[in-house]
Amino acid sequence: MATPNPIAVEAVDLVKVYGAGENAVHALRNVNVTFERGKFTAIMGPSGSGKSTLMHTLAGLDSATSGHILLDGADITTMNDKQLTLLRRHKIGFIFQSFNLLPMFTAEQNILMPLTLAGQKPDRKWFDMLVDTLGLRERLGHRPNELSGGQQQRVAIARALISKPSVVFADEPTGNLDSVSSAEVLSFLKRSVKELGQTIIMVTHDAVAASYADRAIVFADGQIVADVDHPSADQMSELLMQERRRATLNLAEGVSQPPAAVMDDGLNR
Ligand SMILES: Nc1ncnc2c1ncn2[C@@H]1O[C@H](COP(=O)(O)OP(=O)(O)OP(=O)(O)O)[C@@H](O)[C@H]1O
Repeated sequence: MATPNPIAVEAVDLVKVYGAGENAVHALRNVNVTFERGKFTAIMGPSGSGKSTLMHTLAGLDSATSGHILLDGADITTMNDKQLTLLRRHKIGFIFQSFNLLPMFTAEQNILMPLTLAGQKPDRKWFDMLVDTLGLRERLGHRPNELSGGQQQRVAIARALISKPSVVFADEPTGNLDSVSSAEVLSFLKRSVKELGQTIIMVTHDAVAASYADRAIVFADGQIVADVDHPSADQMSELLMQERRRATLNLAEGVSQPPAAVMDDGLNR
């Protein structure tokens, strides 16, 4: 069997500009970043810094203005809509803040939905493992409105993992959860990376959530300004406060000052 590519996702000189002329918004400014397979990465940064744009372009949900995105070594910026739909179906799992479960279907049907849409049979052992690990066995026959927020998000996680995707993108997965449910969800995401070799890229505003990741990237004004291994919550809070202060200052002064360079310890100076 061929050895899988050690890089799950890579962005090369990635640029995204919304609009044109005076109204142009430079959401991504020449971003270069690689995401290793089997790692949990958090993406943080002030509001409007480009986190969602990065995630949406990496996942092929939004097109890049220029640059390249390699997913499992294949350049998705050259793919047509049909190829992108297939790529998303087979290689990418999504977890959203608002769970995005289908209300008329049971938890089991929701979990199996990606396979149902692809006309594929589930790997029953994998399904059972996910359901048991996520503590959903007793809830499989319930519809989303009969489940707590934490349970709904655990169903969404099982749905994201059921097709064994190359990468899972999680957009504020704990944004609608209380601290206990958040800790459960984050612990499971961490376990799925450690024990199942999953690759996860998570956008979060929460420094505690980022501390569950192996690596945290901080975004400011469409650029990566810090890249931290084994982030702690305190370290990420400090970095975020620093970037918020800089963004507020720039706004007050009306300047477009580039973010400071990244130092080895992840802190800007
Ligand atoms: N469809 C769009 N049209 C025009 N501008 C957009 C569009 N989507 C995003 N932007 C702009 O691009 C920049 C980056 O937005 P993005 O949503 O990626 O930031 P973010 O870091 O995810 O913010 P938040 O934390 O508030 O979700 C912002 O200035 C935003 O206003």
